[in-house]
Amino acid sequence: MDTDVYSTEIKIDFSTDLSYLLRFVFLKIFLLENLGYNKRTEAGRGEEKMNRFTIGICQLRVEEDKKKNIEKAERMIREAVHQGSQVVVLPEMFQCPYENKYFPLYAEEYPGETTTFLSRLAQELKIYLIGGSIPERAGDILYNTSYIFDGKGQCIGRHRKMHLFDIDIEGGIRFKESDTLGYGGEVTVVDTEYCKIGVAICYDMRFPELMRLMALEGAVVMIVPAAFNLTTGPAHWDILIKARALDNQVYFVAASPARNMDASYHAYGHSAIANPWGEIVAQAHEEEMILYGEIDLDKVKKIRKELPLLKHRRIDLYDVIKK
Ligand SMILES: NC(=O)CCC(=O)C(=O)O
Repeated sequence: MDTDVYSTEIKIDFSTDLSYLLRFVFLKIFLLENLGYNKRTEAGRGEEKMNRFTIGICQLRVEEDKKKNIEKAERMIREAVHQGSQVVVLPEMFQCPYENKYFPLYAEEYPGETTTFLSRLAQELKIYLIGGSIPERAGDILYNTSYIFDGKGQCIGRHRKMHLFDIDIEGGIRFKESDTLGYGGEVTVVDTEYCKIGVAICYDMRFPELMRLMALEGAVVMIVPAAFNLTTGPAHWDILIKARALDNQVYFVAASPARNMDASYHAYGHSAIANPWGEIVAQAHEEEMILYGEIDLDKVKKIRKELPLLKHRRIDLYDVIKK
């Protein structure tokens, strides 16, 4: 009798456990699918965690031929994706030589030849494409503008360079962007399936207030198409990349054109990625190449938890605000 009761109880418990087990397994699969863990990326290149992705920076050599520059950008973007990049970045003025006299000649309204090309390629390759920058024509004004596209080919953001490069360094470089370009006025942070990404252009990266505003808007990766030169590049480029990564505890990605000694402006090259600990984890030299780097969003979380700089700000005493 006892044995029967005992064995009956075991049967009942066993079937109940099995049913709980099955329910637990189904619930877990449902949650994993719906919360995004193990979800396929837009590009569908296999099982990948959403908290890691590969960035490819196309450090292309810009020439005095818009069509050739665009064709080269296409070849490099395709190669970057072939090598596993989910986010691809082009440099500042990637289809136009960096010189005031060329900006009006290469400028385009939106949508135009270059932005249509970027959108089409982003859609075909199912990637996020940070389209460097181009001279944008908006009515009578030209801007130095970066367009950002998602894997559906939609433009998810546009940054007009906010700080114009008007400098005159004795024995070094003189440049006055404001001779031809107008000032942008917006902080640009785009939402992606991975994280929020802040986008700024070149000289903008010297202004910690703008970078902090992007961090406060949630950016954990900052991407800056840029074109430093042979005066300020060796002196400041690496330091700024590390400093901006460190102040905001973000991945900081700076994309330069390759150096072209036949052009009037000699780009520094040295595209780089710094991690939130302020270390440069990938860096190019000056020649044309694609630079790759891994972004690990767990690392941002870990460093921000261990060293909570953003939380320790004394916003009772000071603040950085967007006007
Ligand atoms: N294109 C630029 O904004 C150049 C910025 C630069 O070289 C710098 O030193 O800052």
